Amino acid sequence: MPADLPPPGRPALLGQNQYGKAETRVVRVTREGRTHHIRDLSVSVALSGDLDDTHYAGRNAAVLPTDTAKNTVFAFAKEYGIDSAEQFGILLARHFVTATRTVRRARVRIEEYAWDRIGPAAGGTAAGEPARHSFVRRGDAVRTAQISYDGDGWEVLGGLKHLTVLNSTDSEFHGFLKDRYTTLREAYDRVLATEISAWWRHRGTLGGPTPGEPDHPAAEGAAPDDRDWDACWHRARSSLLDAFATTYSHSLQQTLYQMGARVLADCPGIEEIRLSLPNKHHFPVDLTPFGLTNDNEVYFAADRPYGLIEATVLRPGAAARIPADLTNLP
Ligand SMILES: O=c1[nH]c(=O)c2[nH]c(=O)[nH]c2[nH]1
Repeated sequence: MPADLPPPGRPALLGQNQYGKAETRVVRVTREGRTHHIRDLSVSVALSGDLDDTHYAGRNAAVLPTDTAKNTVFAFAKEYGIDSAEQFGILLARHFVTATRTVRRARVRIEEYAWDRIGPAAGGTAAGEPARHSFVRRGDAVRTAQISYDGDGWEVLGGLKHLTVLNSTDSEFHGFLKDRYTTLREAYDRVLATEISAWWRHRGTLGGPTPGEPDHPAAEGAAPDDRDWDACWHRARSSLLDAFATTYSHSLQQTLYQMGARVLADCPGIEEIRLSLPNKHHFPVDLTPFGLTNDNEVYFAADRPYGLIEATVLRPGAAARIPADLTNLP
């Protein structure tokens, strides 16, 4: 049959086709004692080969399920580790073509997200040592500010968003309420990851003196750089990172409180902080169907749904003025 004619009884010709699993989010943790290393990938597999029958006739004998492609990504992460995106992609592509009779070509596309250890270079950690199992995602954090003035006084909010952090251990979640719909297993060693959105309010009230003026309340007993907005923002950011890295967590709620309290302790000019912390769930992958163990090494990084933990932390006596819906604006 000529290649450019449909098979008998088929009205149209099948052109180029490929299929696979897109965007498998795999996080591989490698442990050297208490020092952990992480690789974080999004892997998209596209396979092509002898697939006319499934398209024309609905016969699936040549189709390796996309679910299998996803499982292979997780199993290879366990068995071979992730040295680099290229090396991991080569292993996968070779496997699909050599192990599956009907697959003639495999294309593996990978995005890798880079993480830095929380530490002096990335901000955070009072001890000055890079954290051993606490990481901040490189890149996309954004500084925010909102200034209000009514002719009399000022309100200055500082903040940040898209600051993504991960602890690969020292996080538990158990002892929670259970009802007939609860299926969550108690966790005694889990990954805790979140994308921090924070707004903090500098001391000074609408109708009060202008921040930075000598009679402003923050001038009394405050650190000299208290109104150095850049220094204050950087100190708040590193306090958030430091508290995240050093809190042994029993819930994201507890970690949130510690992060807020640390900012208030470290930044005398800040009265109030509101945090919005999505729980970026990392589920250990069950590798037992493939005869493999998973000692908290291979995780599926789910993007939704996610828990969303939000709270304001206040200096005693301070008014709560940051609107509850400000922190999760896009
Ligand atoms: O830190 C957490 N807090 C929760 O309220 C919660 N709920 C849940 O399912 N997982 C978690 N984790």
